[in-house]
Amino acid sequence: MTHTCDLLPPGILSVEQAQTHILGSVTGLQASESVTLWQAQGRILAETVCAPLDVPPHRNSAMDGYALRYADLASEKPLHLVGASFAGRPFAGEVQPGECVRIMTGAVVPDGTDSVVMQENVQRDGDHIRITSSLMHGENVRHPGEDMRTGDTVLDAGRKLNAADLGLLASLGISDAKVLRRPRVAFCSTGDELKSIGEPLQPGDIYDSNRYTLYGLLQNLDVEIIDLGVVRDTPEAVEHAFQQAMQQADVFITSGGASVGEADYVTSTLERLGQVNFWKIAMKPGKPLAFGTLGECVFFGLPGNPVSVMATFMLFVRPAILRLRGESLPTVPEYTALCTTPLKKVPGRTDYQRGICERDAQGQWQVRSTGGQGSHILRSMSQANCFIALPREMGNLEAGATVTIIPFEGFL
Ligand SMILES: Nc1nc2c(c(=O)[nH]1)N[C@H]1C(S)=C(S)[C@@H](COP(=O)(O)OP(=O)(O)OC[C@H]3O[C@@H](n4cnc5c(N)ncnc54)[C@H](O)[C@@H]3O)O[C@H]1N2
Ligand code: MOO
Repeated sequence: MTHTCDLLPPGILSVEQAQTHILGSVTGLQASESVTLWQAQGRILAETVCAPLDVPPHRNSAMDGYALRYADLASEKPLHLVGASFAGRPFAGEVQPGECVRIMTGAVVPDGTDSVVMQENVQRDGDHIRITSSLMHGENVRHPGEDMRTGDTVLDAGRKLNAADLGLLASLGISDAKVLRRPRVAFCSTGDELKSIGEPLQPGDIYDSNRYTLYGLLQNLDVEIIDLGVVRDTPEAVEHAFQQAMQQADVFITSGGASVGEADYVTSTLERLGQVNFWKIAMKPGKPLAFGTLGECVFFGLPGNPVSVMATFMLFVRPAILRLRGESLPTVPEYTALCTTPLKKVPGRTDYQRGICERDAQGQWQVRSTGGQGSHILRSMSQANCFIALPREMGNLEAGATVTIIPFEGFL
């Protein structure tokens, strides 16, 4: 997503370095499962689909009108109406010279006929019709296989199924799709100050908000979500949560305790059960990040501050989950915008400040700050609709500066 790659102090990673390392460690899940079309929206196809039949399966009419033999129109004699073809109830028999058949949209075009005239362009007199405007040979006749032919490759493996695809599969008579298994993502909050909603706050306590934020972010990614709750810093609780995550999940996300160093049970459990590195990333918010593996499970230890959780999720966890899902990584749109408020910035880290952006009448992006930018000010995320991404070397900005914005579209 961003930007500069000049030298960093030893032991500090740039955002890009961290992203590259993470994506290099994650490969797509291979396991697949069969789901009905009702459950297949947004899932990733595990196999290529070929058409088992022609769509449409038969020659049919594009209009309500009359099916006729084009050659009969040369004589301009009235045509004799000999029957009807309704959708699902075809005309039985073959239409002879001088004859026509009443036909409805989608109904089989009877043998012997080759064109359909719309009923608006016909004068009917009992069981005879006369055509009142010109008609082309074959007009209003739709042919078998015009949409899809038997054997055509219609959807490639790896495709994310959308609503049109579901209808397409249904039109081929296919009831189930073989799709990649969804990643299972477990998450918990750590911290002895955290209380669950409903519990009274004692001095020094706060309510756990990160689990709700993470739950919402994960819901946007169509993964199986495993909530492991608030984990107290006791050896038993930490061990139990981590074992559960390792047994059930492809990804395990914790929040809090990422800037450790002090010996706590989370750190010692991580060291015992897996291979996890504690990084410092040159970004704000979101400097401390733990990343590694716990057995087969990819582990992210996100910083506890509520805005830091969201920024690190968007920049690091989301791309990793998309890769696990078997999706190609989307390019995250960035735009140049005029910033209408001054911005405070300390050089050294890439800032992801919270902004409110809109296009002006000329289609140019404008952005303003949400105000206080502390990583504990969750309201700044709630009010914002974009990040204002400020490169590492940048300092304070005056109003009127040109900045890069990253809209939240599709993230929150
Ligand atoms: N001496 C240093 N102190 C800190 C550094 C540093 O480099 N040196 N880094 C700061 C930065 S930056 C961040 S970010 C935080 C990250 O700390 P941790 O990941 O260890 O997180 P905690 O200390 O557990 O919590 C930080 C903050 O967030 C609140 N929190 C935690 N979990 C939740 C939750 N589930 N819901 C709501 N709020 C939560 C917690 O109460 C703290 O206020 O470290 C800085 N310190
Ligand atoms: O970088 Mo920390 O994530 O400021 O709050």
